[in-house]
Amino acid sequence: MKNVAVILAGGTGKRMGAYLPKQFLKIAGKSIIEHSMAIFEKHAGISEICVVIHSNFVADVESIVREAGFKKVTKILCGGKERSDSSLAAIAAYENEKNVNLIFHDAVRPFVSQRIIDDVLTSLAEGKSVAVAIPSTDTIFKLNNVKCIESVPPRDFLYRAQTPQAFSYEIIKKAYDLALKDPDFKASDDCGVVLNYLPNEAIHIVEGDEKNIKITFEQDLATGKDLLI
Ligand SMILES: Nc1ccn([C@@H]2O[C@H](COP(=O)(O)OP(=O)(O)OP(=O)(O)O)[C@@H](O)[C@H]2O)c(=O)n1
Ligand SMILES: C[C@](O)(CO)[C@H](O)COP(=O)(O)O
Repeated sequence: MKNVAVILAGGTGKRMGAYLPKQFLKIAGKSIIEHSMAIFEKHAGISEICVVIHSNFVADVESIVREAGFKKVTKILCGGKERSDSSLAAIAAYENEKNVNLIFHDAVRPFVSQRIIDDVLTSLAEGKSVAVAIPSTDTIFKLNNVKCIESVPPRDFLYRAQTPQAFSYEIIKKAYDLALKDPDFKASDDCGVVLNYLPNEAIHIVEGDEKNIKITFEQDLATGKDLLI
């Protein structure tokens, strides 16, 4: 099986509000996207890396690949407006290949560990769909449409989603094919697409890590620097 890491980097970083998309901001002298790519480049179980990026930044990714000497990056694709459009670009690019697993990872989670990738690949090798998550340490409120508490779900079953999220090509392709027929389709991650459109496909959880943060707001950059010390 070919394990392809799909580095989703097609966003513009509105919540960060920086002068360029947050994946190009630097932590400890290296861009966030370079940190993320380096982790998958290093893992022996990853066969290749596909980067999805806004068309304005293809040349920037090419130069990172060249300067860092990454050998596994085989595709740099243009993403779309939503995260799911960027996932779809990667799915379309592997249409004609056989025996492929797609391992979707947010470019802005630059501290994913080799242990997490090991565990994801082990589950994939057992034929499972897999997501990375950590138990919620906060109680979570579900609100109603006037922003009052509707329910307080039992915390034992509440996990915070991280990435990678990984699937065999057949599963993720089938889920997105069905999603595209739904006029109300909207998704904040790839697991939601599989869950909604292939409800019989179990998605197994690999334990994530508190360090596997998503750089979203400006203060996350300082947290990121601390994590590298
Ligand atoms: N159209 C999009 C939107 C998001 N992403 C990627 O998905 C990951 C998680 O998204 P998020 O943190 O929301 O990034 P942005 O969309 O850039 O941020 P914001 O929502 O604040 O604009 C990021 O690596 C981002 O680049 C993507 O590939 N294509
Ligand atoms: C995929 C994800 O990182 C899991 O927590 C998250 O859903 C991405 O959401 P965003 O709004 O695109 O940052």
